[in-house]
Amino acid sequence: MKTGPNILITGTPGVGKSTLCQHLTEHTHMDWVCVGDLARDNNFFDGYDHERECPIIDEEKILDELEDMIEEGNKIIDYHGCEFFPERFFDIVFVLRTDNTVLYDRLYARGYRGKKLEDNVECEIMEILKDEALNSYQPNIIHQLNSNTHTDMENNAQKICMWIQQWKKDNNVS
Ligand SMILES: Nc1ncnc2c1ncn2[C@@H]1O[C@H](COP(=O)(O)OP(=O)(O)O)[C@@H](O)[C@H]1O
Repeated sequence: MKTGPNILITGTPGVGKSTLCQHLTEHTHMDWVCVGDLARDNNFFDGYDHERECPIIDEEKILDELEDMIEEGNKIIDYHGCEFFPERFFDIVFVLRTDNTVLYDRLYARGYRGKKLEDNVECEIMEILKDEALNSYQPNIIHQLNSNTHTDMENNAQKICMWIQQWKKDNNVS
Protein backbone atom coordinates (compact mmCIF):
# COMPACT_ATOMS: atom_id res chain seq x y z
CA MET A 1 0.00 0.00 0.00
CA LYS A 2 1.48 3.33 -1.06
CA THR A 3 1.78 6.02 1.61
CA GLY A 4 1.01 8.73 -0.96
CA PRO A 5 0.87 9.35 -4.71
CA ASN A 6 3.86 9.40 -7.04
CA ILE A 7 4.15 12.62 -9.00
CA LEU A 8 6.36 13.44 -11.97
CA ILE A 9 7.46 17.06 -12.43
CA THR A 10 9.05 17.45 -15.84
CA GLY A 11 9.95 20.16 -18.36
CA THR A 12 12.89 21.73 -20.17
CA PRO A 13 15.91 22.63 -18.00
CA GLY A 14 15.30 26.02 -16.36
CA VAL A 15 11.49 25.93 -16.26
CA GLY A 16 11.54 25.76 -12.47
CA LYS A 17 11.24 22.09 -11.55
CA SER A 18 13.68 22.24 -8.61
CA THR A 19 12.21 25.49 -7.34
CA LEU A 20 8.69 24.05 -7.32
CA CYS A 21 9.85 20.73 -5.80
CA GLN A 22 11.75 22.54 -3.04
CA HIS A 23 8.60 24.53 -2.24
CA LEU A 24 6.49 21.35 -2.26
CA THR A 25 8.80 19.55 0.16
CA GLU A 26 8.39 22.49 2.55
CA HIS A 27 4.57 22.35 2.32
CA THR A 28 3.86 18.61 2.06
CA HIS A 29 5.28 15.37 3.44
CA MET A 30 6.32 14.22 -0.02
CA ASP A 31 9.90 13.10 -0.72
CA TRP A 32 11.61 14.92 -3.60
CA VAL A 33 13.81 12.79 -5.83
CA CYS A 34 15.87 14.80 -8.31
CA VAL A 35 16.93 12.22 -10.91
CA GLY A 36 19.92 14.33 -11.99
CA ASP A 37 21.23 14.36 -8.40
CA LEU A 38 20.50 10.65 -7.99
CA ALA A 39 22.63 9.95 -11.07
CA ARG A 40 25.40 12.26 -9.90
CA ASP A 41 25.49 10.95 -6.30
CA ASN A 42 25.66 7.32 -7.44
CA ASN A 43 27.68 7.88 -10.61
CA PHE A 44 24.88 6.38 -12.70
CA PHE A 45 26.35 7.62 -15.97
CA ASP A 46 26.92 5.93 -19.25
CA GLY A 47 29.24 8.26 -21.20
CA TYR A 48 29.10 11.93 -22.17
CA ASP A 49 26.99 13.61 -24.83
CA HIS A 50 29.42 16.09 -26.41
CA GLU A 51 26.78 17.64 -28.64
CA ARG A 52 24.45 18.43 -25.71
CA GLU A 53 27.37 19.04 -23.32
CA CYS A 54 26.01 16.80 -20.58
CA PRO A 55 26.61 13.33 -19.15
CA ILE A 56 24.37 10.52 -20.36
CA ILE A 57 22.51 8.90 -17.48
CA ASP A 58 22.38 5.14 -17.12
CA GLU A 59 18.63 4.67 -17.34
CA GLU A 60 18.64 1.03 -16.20
CA LYS A 61 20.50 1.86 -12.99
CA ILE A 62 18.24 4.85 -12.33
CA LEU A 63 15.13 2.71 -12.79
CA ASP A 64 16.49 -0.01 -10.48
CA GLU A 65 17.14 2.63 -7.83
CA LEU A 66 13.69 4.19 -8.24
CA GLU A 67 11.72 0.93 -8.18
CA ASP A 68 11.51 0.55 -4.36
CA MET A 69 10.91 4.26 -3.84
CA ILE A 70 8.00 4.21 -6.26
CA GLU A 71 6.54 1.14 -4.57
CA GLU A 72 6.63 2.99 -1.25
CA GLY A 73 4.85 5.99 -2.83
CA ASN A 74 4.80 9.62 -1.67
CA LYS A 75 7.53 10.62 -4.14
CA ILE A 76 7.97 13.67 -6.33
CA ILE A 77 10.26 12.74 -9.20
CA ASP A 78 11.95 15.68 -10.93
CA TYR A 79 13.58 15.19 -14.33
CA HIS A 80 13.90 16.90 -17.74
CA GLY A 81 12.77 13.74 -19.49
CA CYS A 82 10.08 11.16 -18.95
CA GLU A 83 9.90 8.55 -21.67
CA PHE A 84 12.14 6.01 -19.96
CA PHE A 85 10.01 5.77 -16.80
CA PRO A 86 7.38 3.01 -16.89
CA GLU A 87 3.84 4.32 -17.22
CA ARG A 88 2.84 2.58 -13.95
CA PHE A 89 5.29 4.79 -11.97
CA PHE A 90 3.11 7.91 -11.82
CA ASP A 91 -0.34 8.89 -10.64
CA ILE A 92 -0.02 12.34 -12.20
CA VAL A 93 2.42 14.20 -14.46
CA PHE A 94 3.04 17.95 -14.44
CA VAL A 95 4.85 19.57 -17.37
CA LEU A 96 6.13 23.02 -16.46
CA ARG A 97 6.13 25.58 -19.28
CA THR A 98 8.04 28.86 -19.53
CA ASP A 99 7.94 31.64 -22.17
CA ASN A 100 10.98 31.55 -24.46
CA THR A 101 12.42 34.90 -23.50
CA VAL A 102 12.04 34.20 -19.79
CA LEU A 103 13.65 30.79 -20.20
CA TYR A 104 16.48 32.28 -22.27
CA ASP A 105 17.30 34.73 -19.48
CA ARG A 106 17.20 32.02 -16.80
CA LEU A 107 19.49 29.69 -18.74
CA TYR A 108 21.84 32.57 -19.59
CA ALA A 109 22.03 33.43 -15.88
CA ARG A 110 22.84 29.76 -15.23
CA GLY A 111 25.83 30.10 -17.55
CA TYR A 112 24.44 28.36 -20.64
CA ARG A 113 25.79 29.79 -23.89
CA GLY A 114 25.81 29.12 -27.63
CA LYS A 115 24.39 25.85 -28.86
CA LYS A 116 23.49 24.55 -25.40
CA LEU A 117 21.44 27.68 -24.73
CA GLU A 118 19.79 27.61 -28.16
CA ASP A 119 19.01 23.89 -27.99
CA ASN A 120 17.30 24.19 -24.64
CA VAL A 121 15.20 27.20 -25.65
CA GLU A 122 14.29 25.36 -28.87
CA CYS A 123 13.33 22.31 -26.81
CA GLU A 124 10.76 24.51 -25.04
CA ILE A 125 9.54 26.17 -28.26
CA MET A 126 9.11 22.77 -29.93
CA GLU A 127 7.23 21.47 -26.87
CA ILE A 128 9.52 18.42 -26.75
CA LEU A 129 8.80 17.53 -23.11
CA LYS A 130 5.05 18.00 -23.52
CA ASP A 131 5.06 15.63 -26.49
CA GLU A 132 7.30 13.18 -24.67
CA ALA A 133 4.80 13.13 -21.79
CA LEU A 134 1.87 12.68 -24.18
CA ASN A 135 3.68 9.77 -25.84
CA SER A 136 4.42 8.12 -22.51
CA TYR A 137 1.33 8.62 -20.27
CA GLN A 138 -2.45 8.73 -20.51
CA PRO A 139 -3.47 12.28 -21.50
CA ASN A 140 -5.87 12.58 -18.56
CA ILE A 141 -3.01 12.44 -16.01
CA ILE A 142 -0.88 15.08 -17.79
CA HIS A 143 -1.20 18.72 -16.73
CA GLN A 144 0.72 21.67 -18.15
CA LEU A 145 1.51 24.48 -15.72
CA ASN A 146 2.79 27.96 -16.53
CA SER A 147 6.04 28.67 -14.71
CA ASN A 148 6.96 32.23 -15.59
CA THR A 149 6.62 34.06 -12.30
CA HIS A 150 6.90 33.46 -8.59
CA THR A 151 3.10 33.75 -8.37
CA ASP A 152 2.78 30.97 -10.98
CA MET A 153 5.04 28.82 -8.82
CA GLU A 154 2.93 29.45 -5.70
CA ASN A 155 -0.31 28.76 -7.59
CA ASN A 156 1.15 25.54 -9.02
CA ALA A 157 2.29 24.40 -5.59
CA GLN A 158 -1.16 25.11 -4.17
CA LYS A 159 -2.87 23.15 -6.96
CA ILE A 160 -0.54 20.20 -6.44
CA CYS A 161 -1.05 20.26 -2.66
CA MET A 162 -4.82 20.18 -3.16
CA TRP A 163 -4.50 17.32 -5.62
CA ILE A 164 -2.37 15.35 -3.11
CA GLN A 165 -4.97 15.87 -0.37
CA GLN A 166 -7.74 14.64 -2.69
CA TRP A 167 -5.67 11.61 -3.73
CA LYS A 168 -5.16 10.71 -0.08
CA LYS A 169 -8.88 11.01 0.64
CA ASP A 170 -9.79 8.90 -2.39
CA ASN A 171 -7.23 6.25 -1.43
CA ASN A 172 -7.96 6.30 2.33
CA VAL A 173 -4.45 7.39 3.23
CA SER A 174 -4.05 9.80 6.14
N1 LIG B 1 8.10 30.29 -11.40
C1 LIG B 1 9.27 30.95 -11.40
N2 LIG B 1 9.28 32.30 -11.49
C2 LIG B 1 10.45 32.98 -11.52
N3 LIG B 1 11.68 32.41 -11.47
C3 LIG B 1 11.72 31.06 -11.38
C4 LIG B 1 10.54 30.28 -11.33
N4 LIG B 1 10.90 28.98 -11.25
C5 LIG B 1 12.24 28.96 -11.25
N5 LIG B 1 12.75 30.21 -11.31
C6 LIG B 1 14.16 30.56 -11.37
O1 LIG B 1 14.66 30.03 -12.60
C7 LIG B 1 15.91 29.40 -12.43
C8 LIG B 1 15.83 27.94 -12.83
O2 LIG B 1 14.97 27.27 -11.92
P1 LIG B 1 15.15 25.75 -11.53
O3 LIG B 1 14.13 25.44 -10.49
O4 LIG B 1 16.58 25.44 -11.21
O5 LIG B 1 14.77 25.01 -12.91
P2 LIG B 1 14.91 23.47 -13.34
O6 LIG B 1 14.97 22.65 -12.06
O7 LIG B 1 13.68 23.19 -14.13
O8 LIG B 1 16.15 23.37 -14.16
C9 LIG B 1 16.30 29.62 -10.97
O9 LIG B 1 17.13 30.75 -10.91
C10 LIG B 1 14.98 29.90 -10.27
O10 LIG B 1 15.12 30.77 -9.17
